[in-house]
Amino acid sequence: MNTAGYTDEILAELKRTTALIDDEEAEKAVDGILRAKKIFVAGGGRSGFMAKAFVMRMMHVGLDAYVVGETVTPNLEVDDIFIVGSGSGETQSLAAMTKKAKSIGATIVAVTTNPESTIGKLADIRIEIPAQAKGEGTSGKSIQPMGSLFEQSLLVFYDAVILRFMDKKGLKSDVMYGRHANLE
Ligand SMILES: O=C([C@H](O)CO)[C@H](O)[C@H](O)COP(=O)(O)O
Repeated sequence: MNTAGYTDEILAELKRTTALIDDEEAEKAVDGILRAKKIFVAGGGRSGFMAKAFVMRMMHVGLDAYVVGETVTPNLEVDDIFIVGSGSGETQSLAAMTKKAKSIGATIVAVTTNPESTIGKLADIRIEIPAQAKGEGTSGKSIQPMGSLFEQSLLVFYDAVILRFMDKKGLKSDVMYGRHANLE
């Protein structure tokens, strides 16, 4: 297959996969963000890149949001929400963080291919993305390697959450540009 063919297949996989996300659970995540005092997003590797993109947009809509692990990230408290994106739901550092977030009493959202994973079971809100996770090998769910389909779906889901938040707050893109970095 040529690159254009692969691009089409990736887009088709993404459409098939994101169509299966449960909208009621997604709405719970949006409402959890609306209620939270601070928002923390965690993810390892490529899932972590998606966390950074999500937090950037949350900053643009005026939320007090942080990427877990950055030096400027403050402490998690009971009124906060902890969102963890993990395809496998078993990444050790993320499982340890999720346990800590649970002990603090923060609301936990897990975005994962496996709601029955260690991270999934600890969550209050479980967003299942039925993609191939990194350790699954050739599952038949994707032509792409490793967790690529999950990681792409994660970004699309995070962007959809931002749009839903903008709907609820009546926010427009031009207001968000007012908060865009001007030292770049
Ligand atoms: O970077 C990753 C890897 O390249 C898989 O495609 C993963 O996102 C990283 O290893 C974290 O794994 P998960 O917690 O299972 O998402």
